[in-house]
Amino acid sequence: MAEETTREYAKSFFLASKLMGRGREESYALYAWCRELDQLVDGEAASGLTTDERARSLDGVAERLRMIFDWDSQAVPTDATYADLALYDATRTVQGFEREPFEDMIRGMRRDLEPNAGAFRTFSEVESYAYQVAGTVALMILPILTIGTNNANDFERRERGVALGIALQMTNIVRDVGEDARDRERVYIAEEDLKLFGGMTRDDVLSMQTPTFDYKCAIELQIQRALMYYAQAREGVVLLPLSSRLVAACIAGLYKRILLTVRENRYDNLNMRAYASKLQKLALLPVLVWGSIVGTNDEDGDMRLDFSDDSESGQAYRVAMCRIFVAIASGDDGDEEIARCADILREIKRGVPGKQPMLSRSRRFVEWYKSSTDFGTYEDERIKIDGGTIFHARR
Ligand SMILES: CC(C)=CCC/C(C)=C/CC/C(C)=C/CC/C(C)=C/COP(=O)(O)OP(=O)(O)O
Repeated sequence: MAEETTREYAKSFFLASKLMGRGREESYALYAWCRELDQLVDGEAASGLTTDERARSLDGVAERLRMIFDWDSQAVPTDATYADLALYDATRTVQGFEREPFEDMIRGMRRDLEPNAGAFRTFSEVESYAYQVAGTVALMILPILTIGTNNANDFERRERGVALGIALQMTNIVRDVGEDARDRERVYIAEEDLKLFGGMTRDDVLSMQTPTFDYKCAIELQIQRALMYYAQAREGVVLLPLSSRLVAACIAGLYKRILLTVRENRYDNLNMRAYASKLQKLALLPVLVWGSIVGTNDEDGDMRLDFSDDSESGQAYRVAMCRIFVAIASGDDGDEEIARCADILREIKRGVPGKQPMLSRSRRFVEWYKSSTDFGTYEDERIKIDGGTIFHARR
């Protein structure tokens, strides 16, 4: 039953779970539990229920969760669902499950029921929500992925696992902006991030029909944020036993492909839903297999922005870079925009972060940003814009 739920609702995860050796049953149990929770808040089962009733369903799940962790099999509660029972079995066959991530996920679902759900002032609020609804899954599943290993590197593995969960959630957010706005009046992009681009607001996003230039830039910033988490997660793959690396690499690789497709769709996530085609998945596989062995799944050497500098100039650099990316991508008025942003970069003495992994493989990305227009040239020690192509200047 738990297996059927996974197959029906989560194609990418089902595919990845097929690669698991030991612990597959238990991972279906986790999925079924998470799915049931999601359904209680958002699914058909919840349609027609008031917010209070949904909150009460969550109370029930929380109560049963306490029992799952404290149960002895003599006293199985009568209202236990099949997902509860599957989770109960899993906690008895695999060592190391903790209750916190499950409780944190319930907290995330509660947040989704609040009147201001889908209104995030700062990115750090989005990040903590993404931890609650997705980062927690990594902590739930790590005991399965590390069956039979010792606990060395556990702290780092957990951090990196959570980063993958957040990257996946950010990908969902970026992919689903249109759907979330239309169907649920929600915008999971932080107000502070929107404001950076022409003073955009949540209401602007809610009423937008086709992406404006500023909107595309805000989406590029979200893509960049997601890429940062993917990069953090990538370093964690080698901390997993060999038998589990491919699962993590596949989930990351497939989702990252979806993220990059939003860019290839010229940031139109309002009218199009980005997905990875069968062919793309097939093409990814050898890269992911190789990556999972040597510890990288970076299929295209992304050009990534530096988020480490929180100062105003750090922010100005990110804004200018997003504007340059999008200006080159969309062509119109690219010249002026790039010249203006290049001036800003020159003033704050910033460029694309110096050391990029596998720069030579960023061709595809760069090619796509190429445009027929002549953008003139701009050069500093790190970035060179020449005829619409962004190069990393060689030192
Ligand atoms: C890298 C290391 C050290 C460990 C890996 C640990 C893992 C596997 C983490 C991934 C955790 C995970 C699978 C999180 C799921 C998060 C998420 C956004 C799920 C989306 O679920 P749905 O909303 O059903 O997806 P779709 O809408 O795409 O079907």
